Amino acid sequence: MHPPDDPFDAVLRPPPGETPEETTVREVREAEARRVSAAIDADIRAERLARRKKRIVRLLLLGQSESGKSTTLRQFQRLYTPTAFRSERILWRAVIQLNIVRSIRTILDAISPDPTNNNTNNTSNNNNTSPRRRRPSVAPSVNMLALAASTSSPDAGHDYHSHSHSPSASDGELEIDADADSDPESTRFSSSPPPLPLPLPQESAHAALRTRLLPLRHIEALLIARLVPAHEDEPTRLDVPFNAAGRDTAKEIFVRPGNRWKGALGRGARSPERREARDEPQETLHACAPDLIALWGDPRVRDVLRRRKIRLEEGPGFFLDDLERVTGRDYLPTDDDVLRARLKTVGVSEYTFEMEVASSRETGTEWRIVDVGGTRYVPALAREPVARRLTGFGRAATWVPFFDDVDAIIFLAPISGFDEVLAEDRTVNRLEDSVLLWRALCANPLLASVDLVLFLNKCDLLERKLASGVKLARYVRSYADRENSVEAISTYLRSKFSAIHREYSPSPRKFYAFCTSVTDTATTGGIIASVRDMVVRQHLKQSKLL
Ligand SMILES: Nc1nc2c(ncn2[C@@H]2O[C@H](COP(=O)(O)OP(=O)(O)OP(=O)(O)O)[C@@H](O)[C@H]2O)c(=O)[nH]1
Ligand SMILES: [Mg+2]
Repeated sequence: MHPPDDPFDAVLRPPPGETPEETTVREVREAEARRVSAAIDADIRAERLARRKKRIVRLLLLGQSESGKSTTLRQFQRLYTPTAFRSERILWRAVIQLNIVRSIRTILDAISPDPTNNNTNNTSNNNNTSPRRRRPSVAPSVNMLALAASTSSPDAGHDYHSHSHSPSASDGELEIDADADSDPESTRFSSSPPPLPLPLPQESAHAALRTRLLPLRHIEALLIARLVPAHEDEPTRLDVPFNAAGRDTAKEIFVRPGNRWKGALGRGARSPERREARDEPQETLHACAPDLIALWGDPRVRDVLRRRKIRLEEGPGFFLDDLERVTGRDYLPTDDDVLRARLKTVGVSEYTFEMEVASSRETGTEWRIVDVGGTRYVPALAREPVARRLTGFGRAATWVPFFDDVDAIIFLAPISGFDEVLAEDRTVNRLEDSVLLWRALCANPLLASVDLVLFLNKCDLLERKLASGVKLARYVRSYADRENSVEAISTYLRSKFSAIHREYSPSPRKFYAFCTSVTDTATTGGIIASVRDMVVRQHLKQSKLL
């Protein structure tokens, strides 16, 4: 019996004067409708259950440009999808070719007797040969991590760098000396280069060599056309110089977004025609190999580089010690080569995979690793809402989903950069920038419940640097007279990063820190496995809470 005011009453009531036959037909129809409805409900329940069962683990990689995010992603790929990683190695050859050509150009520019050539080099290999460094005049640039805007202070963006000069730094603060380069003896932020020109003793021999290396210009232009987009000075994309008919095409494949470029390029690279096709850059490098080896092996060239404070071997994409091997006609990049190649990420790239070899509890787990290019923080957007600052371009809808619902964040701080400046802003010290980004990340309320994993990265380069006599205390005043060793420095920096984490996190959460050299396969495998376990544990815990 329906209450008199039931709005459904009139609708559901049998029509007046319904015959017994009509009643039967109506009841059959209603029963069928109920059956269909119940079936739909069951489908929805099953779908929900399946979604819950299909575990999706999301990991976000953050840090300044060149900190090693994409390299860490490649380590995940190498370890957990080895078949795909192996089959894609050939695709990296073009990147390595351009890395080599760029290094050679840096050398040729440096030894050029023509003063106009000496300042043309703008590669990131040369970050410590910057013009005289000024105090940072803008907030720590680096990527969309400048998230402190989401704190209540409208001036949060201006607060970033003040700490390094504050008279009393708090526990987590590092006193980084922005003027450490002012010492004329310093070999670090070498201000202006030595007086020009700087001719080599055997200038004519080098002039002949330079002429013989002219074809490199052509292949540099070729590779740039394929790999370097307009307004960039680093490779960020690959071309597919092949189509099904075996003719060259000009199809561009960007590294962003996602991973599809590899699929398209891979199909070309793996086809029989592609393997037989002549690779012009490789042929040219092969033909120039004796001169390249002679150039890099020339002690006078090394001397000029040293005097100009150009340390190619500490920069990204360095292959000059392997010239004989990498200029071989049939050169196929090794795992290590792929990890050492430099390909800048533009935008956000998400890599989705299932572990090729997974433990039973992880079977069916989908991993999504998001690699956020070290896109510069745009000061003009400092007071914009957080979503705009995340994007740098105001395309919140495209970007915000990447930050939503992550299980953990790996933050990379390249600690060997304590005496270097950012390639994209030579007024900003790399370590200082990392510290400020870390602080912004810790303080961000949107990510307050996400566990943070810190990679104090590039420890191998740190070791090399310390061995060459560089002292951290010259750049980090608060380090004072502590021991100038990798162990002491990493312990010190870890405690500083940890203190910032404690001080700035909106609520307590876990903190994991590792000293890493993510290009090194031997040491990184174990660390990645620990991170993986930790992330899976955290994910399972969260799922149970849901
Ligand atoms: N020696 C050494 N080189 C490293 C290490 N980590 C990264 N690199 C190299 O540094 C360069 C930059 O690394 P990427 O992984 O491309 O840096 P990224 O953080 O992705 O940079 P963006 O894409 O610009 O944001 C690459 O050539 C790497 O091979 C390290 O621990 N040691
Ligand atoms: Mg990258």
